[in-house]
Amino acid sequence: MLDLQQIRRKLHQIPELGFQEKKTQQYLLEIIKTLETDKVSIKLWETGILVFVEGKAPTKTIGYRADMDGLPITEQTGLSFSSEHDGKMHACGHDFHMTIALGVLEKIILKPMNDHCLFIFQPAEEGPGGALPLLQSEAFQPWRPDIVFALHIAPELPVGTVASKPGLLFANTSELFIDFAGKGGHAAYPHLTKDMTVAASSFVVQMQQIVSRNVNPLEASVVTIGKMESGFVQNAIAETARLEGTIRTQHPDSINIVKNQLEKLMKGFEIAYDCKIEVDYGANYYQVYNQAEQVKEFRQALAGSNVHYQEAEAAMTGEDFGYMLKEIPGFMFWLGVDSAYGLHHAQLNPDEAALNVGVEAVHLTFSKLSQ
Ligand SMILES: CC(=O)N[C@@H](CCC[C@H](N)C(=O)O)C(=O)O
Repeated sequence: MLDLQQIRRKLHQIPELGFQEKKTQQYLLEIIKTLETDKVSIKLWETGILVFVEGKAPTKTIGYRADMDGLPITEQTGLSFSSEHDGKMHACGHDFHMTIALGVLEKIILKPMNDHCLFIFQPAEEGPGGALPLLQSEAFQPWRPDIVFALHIAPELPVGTVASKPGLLFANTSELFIDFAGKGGHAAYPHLTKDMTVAASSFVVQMQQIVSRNVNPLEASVVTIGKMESGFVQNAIAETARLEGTIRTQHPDSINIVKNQLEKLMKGFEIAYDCKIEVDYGANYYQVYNQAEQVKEFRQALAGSNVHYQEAEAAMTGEDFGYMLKEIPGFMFWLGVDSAYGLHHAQLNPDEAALNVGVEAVHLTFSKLSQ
């Protein structure tokens, strides 16, 4: 049997950013090869892996997706198996997601389901997005599943609990990169410069009114700036500034409302601060919308097991798995991992007891869907 704790710890030590998951791919592949039988086929796609397990009496293919990338965050957990890659961390639980997928893969290879099962180890969920190009890839087409599902760790839920809901689970998202260019100069001569630190700071404050004054308050939306950069030295006025953030909306149309208003604000700021402002929307993800039928089957699959189901609320997190659910019926669920620190925090520390719960929940779901 695979040692899931050891696998998770190894994966945790080697986080890589989107489409750079070479070591991760290699490590996963080594493990998958130890499980391989004549019923198993493996394909590489970019830095991802597809593993197809033939069913005994197939009528369809059931897909399960695990994302692979880490985040550009410096780990501060102090764990003995902390990240070995400076400035990178599995701070969104993808080490858990991959490990659980391997645990279920092992079970299904040992005792195949009636239906075909496809395991999708997908790169670049945090950005720039691996799900959409994978869906469109040649590699995917022959094994395209009829149903697809996935999980995401939930730090705020106790171990032993999962949560989901029919309909909207995660938001529509767009990354946001805004560059300001003005005229720098000596700190003592502000009247001879166009200060981009002041322009960008003021922009951050102003843009917080976009949602509250333009989007229907019943359709939740969020604009967050997570990173701000400007200037080089304490006694010079900054010639450039950069804001990096994200837009999240529960309604697919609201994202364009926010973008339009943002661009109007940019034009006003260009005049007011005598500068140039450019925006790049980076990666955009479609909402995660769960099919009621599959959520019902998930609940039925867990009935009588040790895994407790609870109804989730929609969240403003994003997931490129939304693109898979746009084309293929299925659902996503939260897996409780009980961490005092949340997703994208440098001290996120999920409880490893949740690994077996995840394996149980996913395996029971495969069994139910494959009846
Ligand atoms: C589950 C989760 O945390 N997903 C990420 C997805 C990021 C999408 C993109 N980089 C963006 O920031 O818009 C999230 O931050 O929600």
